[in-house]
Amino acid sequence: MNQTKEQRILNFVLQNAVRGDPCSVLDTIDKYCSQKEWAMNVGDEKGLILDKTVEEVNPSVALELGTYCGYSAVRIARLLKAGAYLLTVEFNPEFAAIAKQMIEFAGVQDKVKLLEGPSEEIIPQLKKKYEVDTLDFVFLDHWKDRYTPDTILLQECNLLRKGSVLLADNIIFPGAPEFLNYIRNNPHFQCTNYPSHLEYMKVGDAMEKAVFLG
Ligand SMILES: O=c1[nH]cnc2c(O)c(F)c(-c3ccc(F)cc3)c(-c3ccc(F)cc3)c12
Ligand SMILES: [Mg+2]
Repeated sequence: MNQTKEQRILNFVLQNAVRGDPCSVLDTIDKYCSQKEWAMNVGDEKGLILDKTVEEVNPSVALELGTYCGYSAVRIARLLKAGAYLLTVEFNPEFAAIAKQMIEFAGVQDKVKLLEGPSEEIIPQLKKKYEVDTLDFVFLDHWKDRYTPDTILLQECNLLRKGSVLLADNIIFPGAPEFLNYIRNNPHFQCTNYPSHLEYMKVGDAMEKAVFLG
């Protein structure tokens, strides 16, 4: 049966990256996706904005919406302090299976819990089923039409606390205008825009940081 692009990315990592070395996994994915097949990893340029935000927040509990092949899960997990962990949500079972192997190869599996299913079902389970109190950091990188409803759901489920930081990918391309309008006009959030480029392309994109004010 023909391999999927995501399987080809994973195989390239298994054959070319260093097991247990997250940076080597990230560099290898970036090399494959910039030279051979484009894929929707946050990438090396926007990845630096993600790194800086994670280092600034230094979260104990982080949530990622949209795992895909696990690139940003590895990117985030490699920066987490001892005892801190990332919950990452992926609704596509094929992507989740690839990401699980990617996360294990990178050696960050002890810091990452991969939850398979739609975000709108998983978010309401975080407190009781996954024993989350509040989230220190949330990376929104799933489907742009879910950014606003999931942000509302996070608030309704009391998962945000004063100072919780949201970071959203693809604000310009493909764009999330409805989310931008919601979050920038919401007095409970303090927003900052970080212009950048679409992963592996010269096309403009941006990330939006939103700090929950309580
Ligand atoms: O869906 C996404 N989730 C998270 N991150 C994404 C991302 O970082 C992207 F760059 C793209 C993207 C942008 C431009 C393009 F041409 C293709 C894909 C998508 C995306 C957008 C529309 C789709 F129909 C499919 C994928 C996503
Ligand atoms: Mg993205």
